[in-house]
Amino acid sequence: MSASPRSQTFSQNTHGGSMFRRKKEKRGITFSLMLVGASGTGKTTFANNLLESTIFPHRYQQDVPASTNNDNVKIVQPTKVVTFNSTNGIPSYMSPFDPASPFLEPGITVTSTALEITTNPGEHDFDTPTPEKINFLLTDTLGLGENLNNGICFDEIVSYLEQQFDLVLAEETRIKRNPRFQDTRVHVALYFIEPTGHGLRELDVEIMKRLSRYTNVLPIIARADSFTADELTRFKKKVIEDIDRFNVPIYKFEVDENEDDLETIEENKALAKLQPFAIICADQRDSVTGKYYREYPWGKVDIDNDNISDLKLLKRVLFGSHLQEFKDTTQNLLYENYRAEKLASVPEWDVENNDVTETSISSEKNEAIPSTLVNGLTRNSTAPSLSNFASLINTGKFKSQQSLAIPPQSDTPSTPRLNGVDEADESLTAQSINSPRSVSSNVQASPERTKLRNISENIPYMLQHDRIVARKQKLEELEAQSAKELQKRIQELERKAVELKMREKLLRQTSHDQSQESIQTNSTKEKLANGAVQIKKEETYNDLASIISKRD
Ligand SMILES: Nc1nc2c(ncn2[C@@H]2O[C@H](COP(=O)(O)OP(=O)(O)OP(=O)(O)O)[C@@H](O)[C@H]2O)c(=O)[nH]1
Repeated sequence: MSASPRSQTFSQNTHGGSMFRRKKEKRGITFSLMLVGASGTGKTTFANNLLESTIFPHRYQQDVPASTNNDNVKIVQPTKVVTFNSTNGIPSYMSPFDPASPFLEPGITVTSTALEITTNPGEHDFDTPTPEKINFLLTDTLGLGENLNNGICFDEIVSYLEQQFDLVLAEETRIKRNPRFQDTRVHVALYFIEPTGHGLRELDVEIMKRLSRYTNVLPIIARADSFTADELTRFKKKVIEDIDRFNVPIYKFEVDENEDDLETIEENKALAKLQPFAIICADQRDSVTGKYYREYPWGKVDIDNDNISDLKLLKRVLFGSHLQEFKDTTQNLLYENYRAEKLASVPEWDVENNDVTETSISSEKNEAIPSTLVNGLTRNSTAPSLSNFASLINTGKFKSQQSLAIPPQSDTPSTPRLNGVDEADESLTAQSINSPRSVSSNVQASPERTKLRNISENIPYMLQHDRIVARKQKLEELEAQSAKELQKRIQELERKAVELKMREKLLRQTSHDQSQESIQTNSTKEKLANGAVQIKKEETYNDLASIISKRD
């Protein structure tokens, strides 16, 4: 493969320059990455290469224990299934192959692994001027492209992404924030395009479009060693043409001539030309140099070589130059759009009209609580919702002017107070926030406010989305069902054990009887046999006597 001068220029630039321009966070930097792509495109191999370790076993190595073998990477929470959808009700990740039901499609399983990366000056690709900690959440998707109807895969992945937004939204609207709340929104999704050479497929277009509503999507050409240099250039061109033709809103390395510094402009231009990144990954590692290589019958390829693979460059973009940018876009653009849309669709916020359609009763407070959800959908859950506020207002108990909106925030919603609500100051000063996203009304200091606070503090997730509730119910149902089945099996086994014992007893009895019988028979036989011998002997004697007498 021929050298790529662009990538060389970029790698030189980024290595010494702007990759360190990200913000420092108190508890380390949080960063979340999702890998999406058809099975076998190399997601697992990439994840290991990215972390320079062997944390993720391949599908065919599920019994191999995970190990990091990299001192800079620690597993904080081992890989766990976060959501799934399958016809047999078991995550495909966990279900062993069953030849009796090969017709069952694997569905989709989404897993996540929490890791802690320590960056060290001058070491491999995590190098930064000073040691830093990255709280890294890696989400993987298994089963995409293996189903006749891949729609369930899209829906599951997208709804997982949406749930993470909902959780943040719910946390933000709590009066008392949870200081340990973990923001699990996905900052970047790498979409692995199969190296077909024919441009994008419908599946690629559809999923990238849907993902890009919730996260920054970076298309990646997987297994790039399948192409010659010319073929790769052509394929990249085709992919970009398809992205433009079908308006796929992927993350583009854009340049703002007025805002950006020269270095950033140059870097982003180089990256934009290079997109989509074409990577080669490998499992083999040189024990001396620690470098990964892919071995072919005709020789070895160093996958870190910028001239033939964009892997190293991609690592630097993810963990260095664009990490903060990805986070900012997720927070300020994608999440803010989502949040504005969600809150705009809440009918109960219309304080003036007191327009509440459905009510349910909160057992704890015995307050009438409208059960309409934030997104305008309805659910039957008795869990109190945002509409508590409307209900309180409805009763005419107070005329409030309290902002429940969240001011534009830096990143994670770790502030324990909601804007405009001072814990110490019980007398509420009327406050209005002129943000277009804010929904405000005047609140007078009153017991209702305390009540309001109590209600909302008792509600862990006021804005829980329908799907979260449905998913929880489904999991509970599954658990109850498997517990029932287990109980049934235990009973069945116990019954069988009793039956077997009875049979054993019977068999023992029968064999005992038989042995008694055979002893008796044997002794009779013996007796009979003795009689026969006697007769024979006598006969013989008689015969002999007759012979002798004849002789005489
Ligand atoms: N030639 C080539 N093979 C690769 C590359 N990356 C991974 N592979 C191989 O492709 C096969 C599948 O790789 P995985 O990493 O398990 O793929 P995956 O996407 O995780 O697959 P699932 O676990 O089924 O979702 C393995 O044999 C890898 O060694 C690459 O860049 N080039």
